[in-house]
Amino acid sequence: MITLLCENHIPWLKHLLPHPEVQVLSFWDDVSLHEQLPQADALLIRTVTRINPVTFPQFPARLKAVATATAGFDHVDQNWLALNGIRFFYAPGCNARSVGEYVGSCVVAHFGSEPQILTKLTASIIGCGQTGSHTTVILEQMGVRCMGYDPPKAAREPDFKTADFEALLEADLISLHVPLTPVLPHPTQNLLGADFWERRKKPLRLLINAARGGVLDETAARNALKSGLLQTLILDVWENEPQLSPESLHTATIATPHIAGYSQQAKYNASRIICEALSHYLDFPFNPQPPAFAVPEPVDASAGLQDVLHSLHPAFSLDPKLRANPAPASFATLRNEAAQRCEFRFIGLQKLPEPEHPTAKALGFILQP
Ligand SMILES: NC(=O)C1=CN([C@@H]2O[C@H](COP(=O)(O)OP(=O)(O)OC[C@H]3O[C@@H](n4cnc5c(N)ncnc54)[C@H](O)[C@@H]3O)[C@@H](O)[C@H]2O)C=CC1
Ligand SMILES: O=C(O)C(=O)[C@H](O)COP(=O)(O)O
Repeated sequence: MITLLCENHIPWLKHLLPHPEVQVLSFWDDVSLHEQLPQADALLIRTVTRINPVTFPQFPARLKAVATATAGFDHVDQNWLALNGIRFFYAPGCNARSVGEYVGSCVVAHFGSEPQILTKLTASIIGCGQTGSHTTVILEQMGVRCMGYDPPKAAREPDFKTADFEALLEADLISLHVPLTPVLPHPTQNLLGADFWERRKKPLRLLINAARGGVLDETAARNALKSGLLQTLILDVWENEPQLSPESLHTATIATPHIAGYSQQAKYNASRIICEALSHYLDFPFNPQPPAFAVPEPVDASAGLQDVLHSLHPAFSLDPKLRANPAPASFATLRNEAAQRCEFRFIGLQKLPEPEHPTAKALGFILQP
């Protein structure tokens, strides 16, 4: 018998692990985690469980692997796991499409959907990995000119050409897609700080952080908003999350509780990627068949794309709820609503005004008469 101890908001595990030789236990807080850990062969976590020498000074002898059902892994001290002989897995690319849809939806909410406006915009995408690349594809299909800034990728991949830092100083909008890391030579802590704003000569029209709090220096961004160097700030991730700064919450035009990467499909991808990796490592069966997702009926889009996005993307309903109750417990609870959303590529739009078709197609919607 293989025993997996899993955070209780990792979905699709019953579907992925139906076999009797795999036992799935759930934990919901630190106490239930540590009580059950000695029985576990592997621990499955999300970004809310931190693993380091303070939170886990030692590991039970039976534990062989830790897997996070997320693309980011700054919450895990991988060296500490390796020192303890524990393998680590994560879920690269699981939610790249969802993040792209979040950024695309925010861009349409802010600038509108008219190609005449979108084609005049220049975006800098900072970090051109999985989420940055999907965001670039969506924005470029909308007509936005995108410049990718990713010096580490340029060093890794001779065919990839990064934009210069100067491009960041000229862009109309910037979207952040880097991991949070202190590691030289390309640390990302406070990547956009006071020095960045000092170098900007013209106002940045829109800045979106759907990467990690800490990549953006929020104090410097708030000062830029005050001085007019930044016009609009959209935050999905926060310094010291889930303890939000009231000033940052107040100044953000759209504020969401770390849900940019959420959708049924992204959550399934994440669970599947780590279950598959663990099944190979620990030699147990898993079910590779995709599940049936809950897809909404085709939507009457005659009122226009912004209306559609407001009703379909939970970012817009979560924003007022987060402002009404930004306490850490509410932040955690609100996130669950967004996990139920369906990626746009499964959703039909009917009667959408013709001029909005290219933008809706870029977001992935199926256009119907
Ligand atoms: N808000 C949310 O729900 C989500 C947030 N994320 C965050 O976004 C991050 C990126 O995710 P992915 O694109 O899947 O990761 P990825 O590893 O595919 O791409 C990250 C890219 O950032 C680049 N990079 C690293 N340091 C850089 C620097 N100093 N300057 C410019 N580029 C740099 C890397 O070379 C890489 O190409 C994750 O680490 C995670 O923290 C990811 C998914 C969902
Ligand atoms: O994948 C990541 O990295 C993220 O930030 C996730 O979207 C956050 O996922 P949860 O930790 O909330 O499951």
